Amino acid sequence: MNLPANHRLVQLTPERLREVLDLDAWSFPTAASLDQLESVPFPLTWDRTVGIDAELPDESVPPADGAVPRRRELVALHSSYPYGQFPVPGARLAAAGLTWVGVHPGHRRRGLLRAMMEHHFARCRADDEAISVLFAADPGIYARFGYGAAASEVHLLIPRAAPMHAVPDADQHTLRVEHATRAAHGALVADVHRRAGEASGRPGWVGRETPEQEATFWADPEFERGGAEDLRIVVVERDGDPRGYALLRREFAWPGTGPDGTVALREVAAVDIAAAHALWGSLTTMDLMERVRTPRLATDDFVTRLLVNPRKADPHVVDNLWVRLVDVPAALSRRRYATDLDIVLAVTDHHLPQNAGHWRLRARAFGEATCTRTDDPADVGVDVANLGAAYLGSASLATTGAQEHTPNSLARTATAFRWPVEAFCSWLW
Ligand SMILES: CC(=O)SCCNC(=O)CCNC(=O)[C@H](O)C(C)(C)COP(=O)(O)OP(=O)(O)OC[C@H]1O[C@@H](n2cnc3c(N)ncnc32)[C@H](O)[C@@H]1OP(=O)(O)O
Repeated sequence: MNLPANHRLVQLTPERLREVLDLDAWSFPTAASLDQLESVPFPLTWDRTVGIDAELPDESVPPADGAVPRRRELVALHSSYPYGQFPVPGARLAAAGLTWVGVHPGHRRRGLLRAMMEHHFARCRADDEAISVLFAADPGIYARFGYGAAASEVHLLIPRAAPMHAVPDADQHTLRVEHATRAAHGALVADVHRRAGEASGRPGWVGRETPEQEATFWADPEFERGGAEDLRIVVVERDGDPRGYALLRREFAWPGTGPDGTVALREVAAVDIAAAHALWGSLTTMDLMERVRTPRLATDDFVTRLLVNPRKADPHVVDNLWVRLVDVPAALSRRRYATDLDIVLAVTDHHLPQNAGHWRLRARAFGEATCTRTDDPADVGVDVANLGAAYLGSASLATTGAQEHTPNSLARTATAFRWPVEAFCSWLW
């Protein structure tokens, strides 16, 4: 691992919390004070949180015996969440959710991120986490490390009372509108979120899996509300069974011409389209509110099917999850495929040579798959970043830059990799 002189990787511990928060605030600027940041739950898993310490000259202390005093400074940081059951097409596997990647602005472009990525991949392989997944702060960063943009999200601004297609049984639901608290709604939200993911079979739909994530998700500190009200929840139930929820704040405005409020949603989940219809019907007709601003949504979210005129909701689409295959044969054999497949892939990987070479991927449609090294000639040539992009079944391998060596092999492979439901993660970790 190439680190500049006087730099070393260190395992971070809770005693260094303030340094970690300070560095994170250098990486991701915030108006919050260190005391405020320290007052809310800390989301990371400490034994997966690694930094880089630099030993620097300490000008605040006079030199003794001619030697320049040194001080230690945390200059880079990353962590990952342990997703033991990360949903991929037709299966679940252990994945690392890379997060809190930051390098102090005074230490950028010296290879610190590169060194941390090497460390991260080595840890994933040691822990049998076959894929690494992340949200990219900047889409320009991660392709060079073998990640591919594997999912998309859509953001909508839905006008008040936007017409929706009728859905049978939507009127069988009742509504609750309450202050949202972890004590009252934590279990309900976790349960409906899980059921929504299972019902759709949506790759990427992972919940808050650690106690630290759960505590952070529900913290709702005043300094992070941007002047808006505290968190509220709408729950839709059928025969007493909660089947959908929306976490939200109402942003009130009265510019002189009358009420002009916005319902700002934080997260929405529904187990079926009837519950979704009841939920969105309520969200788009709240008193004094003129529009609903959605959070990230799957591009095939129920609401995109319900709206009679989705164009009026001003959709814009950006990248959601990025995926990196850290262990190619493990990752490819643990997911399912939409068609039978028997193909030889020639994989290039500039960071993890163990992944490079020819792999024979055999799969039964929606059944078992195997991936074994072979000397057979390749049907399709792919970089590991192409595989990452196609891995969750949303981006087509045919449009990610893969090369076809035998007739129709790319179309067959790309078809097998696709999945009926778009991959998506509902929350930024
Ligand atoms: C999963 C997450 O947590 S995403 C969060 C990422 N963090 C941030 O955006 C916070 C603000 N930025 C930073 O902290 C840093 O600038 C980082 C982490 C993005 C980069 O750290 P550095 O130590 O400067 O990167 P490093 O010197 O190792 O550069 C590695 C390569 O990435 C490139 N790179 C680094 N940052 C960027 C960027 N924002 N956009 C495009 N390329 C980048 C470098 O040019 C270099 O390319 P090369 O190998 O072709 O020469």
